[in-house]
Amino acid sequence: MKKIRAAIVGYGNIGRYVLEALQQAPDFEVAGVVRRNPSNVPAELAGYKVVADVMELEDVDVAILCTPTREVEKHARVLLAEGVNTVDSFDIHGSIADLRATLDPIAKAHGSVAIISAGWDPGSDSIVRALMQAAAPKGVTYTNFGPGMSMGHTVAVKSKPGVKNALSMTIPLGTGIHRRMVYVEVEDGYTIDQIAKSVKEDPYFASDETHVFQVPSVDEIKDMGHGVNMVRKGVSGVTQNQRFEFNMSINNPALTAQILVGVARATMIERPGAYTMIEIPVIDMLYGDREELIRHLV
Ligand SMILES: NC(=O)C1=CN([C@@H]2O[C@H](COP(=O)(O)OP(=O)(O)OC[C@H]3O[C@@H](n4cnc5c(N)ncnc54)[C@H](OP(=O)(O)O)[C@@H]3O)[C@@H](O)[C@H]2O)C=CC1
Ligand SMILES: N[C@@H](CCCC(=O)C(=O)O)C(=O)O
Repeated sequence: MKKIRAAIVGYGNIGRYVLEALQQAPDFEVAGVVRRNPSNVPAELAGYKVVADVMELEDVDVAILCTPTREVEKHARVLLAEGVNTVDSFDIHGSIADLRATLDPIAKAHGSVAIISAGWDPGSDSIVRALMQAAAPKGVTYTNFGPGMSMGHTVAVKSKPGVKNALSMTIPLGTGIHRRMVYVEVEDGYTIDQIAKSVKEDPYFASDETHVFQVPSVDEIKDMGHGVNMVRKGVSGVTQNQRFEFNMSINNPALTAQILVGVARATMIERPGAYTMIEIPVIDMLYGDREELIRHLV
């Protein structure tokens, strides 16, 4: 069996867990890791190529983009145009349809596949929301996160001037409403008030209640656990009061990484174009014989 050759682009939290998930996947091999500073090679990367550009790696089938969400489009555009499939966990919900529309013609023109917004939310939760809606087309779904660490919000805070390190905790207030508790190690020369202002203006935070605190050490309080409770109450046909619930409690980067590897596998099957996870057959994300999977899972 020819293995799928995957490159990891960006070696932060998600990138580290993608490496572990790839090492566990029988049908993948790691083509290499792409870093801004390729001389930064931690011990676990010693046996792998670490480069500054994916094109320095051989025969890459799929690039798993583990960069900040706001860097995803830049990388995906270039790679798809080179004929390399991409997957990402882009999580700015209001911009997902636009990103798909931007990448789709590039992928189609170059025979490549992009699966975008593919972690757990957006991602696997999106599939659960779609399934709940299929089961009760009329109704309301509430997605309640946490409490837990949002990687996307944390990355957004870390990008602000004056932030040495950060943690953004998501606190569920019920009915899909959240409070953001943001903890910041402040660089010399900056004040927490300046940073709090720029955080609260960022679209990641602008519509939620947000509190920003200065702390001496983020590492002392950081826990990458997270979770979700999704509930839908709706109508199947004309029958009311159909209730569905989905819960999980997770290590955020480990789950995100595992799902990215699953969709990386699916890129090898889909036709050229850009897709979100709800457009991909779930079975395409799984390793194994298709008939066997159907026998066991259906
Ligand atoms: N859809 C979902 O369910 C989820 C989505 N996510 C998304 O994953 C993204 C990454 O999260 P996480 O791994 O915690 O982030 P990290 O900050 O830990 O890692 C990002 C890595 O990207 C590389 N990078 C490239 N360009 C930049 C840049 N301009 N600034 C900083 N780093 C850069 C760096 O790697 P190097 O030094 O090797 O170049 C960095 O370590 C988040 O932005 C979030 O939106 C996360 C969790 C769930
Ligand atoms: N995209 C999230 C995963 C879903 C949780 C979430 O959106 C939040 O905590 O606000 C993340 O980056 O961790």
